[in-house]
Amino acid sequence: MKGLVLKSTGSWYEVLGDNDRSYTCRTRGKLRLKGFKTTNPIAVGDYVVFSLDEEVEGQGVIDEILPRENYIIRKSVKLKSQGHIIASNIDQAILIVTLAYPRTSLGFIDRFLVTAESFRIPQVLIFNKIDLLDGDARHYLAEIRSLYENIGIQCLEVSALTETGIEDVKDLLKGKKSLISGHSGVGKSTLINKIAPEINQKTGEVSDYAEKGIHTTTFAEMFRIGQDTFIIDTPGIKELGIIDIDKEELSDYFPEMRALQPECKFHNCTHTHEPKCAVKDAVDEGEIAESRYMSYLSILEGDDNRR
Ligand SMILES: Nc1nc2c(ncn2[C@@H]2O[C@H](COP(=O)(O)OP(=O)(O)OP(=O)(O)O)[C@@H](O)[C@H]2O)c(=O)[nH]1
Ligand SMILES: [Zn+2]
Repeated sequence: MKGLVLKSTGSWYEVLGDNDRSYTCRTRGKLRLKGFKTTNPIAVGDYVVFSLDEEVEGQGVIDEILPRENYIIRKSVKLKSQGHIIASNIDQAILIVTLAYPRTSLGFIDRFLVTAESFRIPQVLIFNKIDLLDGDARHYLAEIRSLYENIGIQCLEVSALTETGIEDVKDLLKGKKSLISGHSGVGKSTLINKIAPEINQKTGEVSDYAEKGIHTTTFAEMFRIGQDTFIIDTPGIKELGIIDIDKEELSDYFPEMRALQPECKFHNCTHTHEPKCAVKDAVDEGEIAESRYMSYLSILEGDDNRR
């Protein structure tokens, strides 16, 4: 039977079968996708083929992993060629952002976008807590929103508290596998609770566990919140802000810079000190946002700015 891996503990997996039933599955011996060296052979979001256990109802054995459309991997610090796959086959990476209470920095937003872009996952920004914004703050939000819309990022404005825009979020999620991320305090739990109250319990358990300081391995979990609709909320996903991208490649993941790259004099231009750089010219002319260029430089310099 074909199925979707919803949960991984490292030793067993929860697999949602084609028949809409959930199975507890193990693997048979070594299971590996060609060309992959990971600490976890099977990840949340993987489509697998599994056989049912003839003796025990509700159990099965995974025989095969189907090729992944994309995946988020955290590379091992020691062994660059190895890594831990956080999730696979993601349709969109959503970052919940607040411009106040607390303020999410543009640098953090850009790191998130670049990381998702490097994994070939489309990105969406959800601006939460808009009920708290006064005139000036709303003006600032409009400015930031258009900055990101101009580079092709979908943006939504919501208030999880007053439920403004909640229907738009439901529409956004429908029929997709979405990864939802955000700093502590931006209202991620509140928002998820409004959309899918049934999973709130589990979300709470994860943070309690983490708070007690118990070593938590970062195994993601995918929650089904409707027909073909899933969200992933993982204790390790905050680290999606940390990227491991070669310096020469970095501007490929800034869509507005990628578009100008062919116009730079040097094909391997880093857009820093080189003459006749189309990217620097665009920044000077205001066609590329200053904040985006600053984020680019800061990532290039290797600042581990997670906030
Ligand atoms: N005014 C206002 N407050 C909100 C909104 N959404 C969430 N909050 C409040 O913001 C605080 C943080 O919300 P949480 O949902 O706990 O935030 P979180 O992102 O899940 O944070 P962690 O649980 O630390 O990961 C709570 O006091 C919420 O009531 C909103 O749209 N407007
Ligand atoms: Zn250049």
